[in-house]
Amino acid sequence: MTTLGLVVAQFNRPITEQMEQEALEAAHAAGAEVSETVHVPGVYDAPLAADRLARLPEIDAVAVVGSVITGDTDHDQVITDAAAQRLADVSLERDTPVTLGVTGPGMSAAEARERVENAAKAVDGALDLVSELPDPQ
Ligand SMILES: Nc1c(NC[C@H](O)[C@H](O)[C@H](O)CO)[nH]c(=O)[nH]c1=O
Ligand SMILES: CC(=O)[C@@H](O)COP(=O)(O)O
Repeated sequence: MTTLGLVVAQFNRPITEQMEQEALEAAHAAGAEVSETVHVPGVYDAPLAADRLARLPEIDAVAVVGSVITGDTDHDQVITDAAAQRLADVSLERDTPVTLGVTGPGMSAAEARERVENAAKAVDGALDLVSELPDPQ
């Protein structure tokens, strides 16, 4: 059975709790197990949590879910750019799939609610990578 770690951002919690549920349901539907869930304050804080999970020997892949809704400034862009870059770094540095189920930037709350399924896509992507990636030599 594939074992996943899940990182869930608490910012915009009414939306991310739906995303957490979508992620757990997708894992269950695929016959995978989420052995550890780490809740972080916001998306910006996700890379360290993803790194800690990726270091656990039982974790095959990590899915990260969160929602960054536009405020009055470009701060949403700063958060998502930093998080996406550092999550990609974690994946390569730990040789472990880390998938991006983060919605935004440039997104309203209504658009965020329409995109909660992206959490399930992140889980499905993580499982696809676990089965498709060749073993390292
Ligand atoms: N505005 C959003 C945030 N902001 C918080 C940051 O992600 C971070 O928790 C804080 O700067 C402390 O390091 N986070 C989201 O997930 N979504 C937002 O819309
Ligand atoms: C990205 C956000 O939702 C928020 O933390 C920043 O809002 P603002 O751009 O109004 O400072």
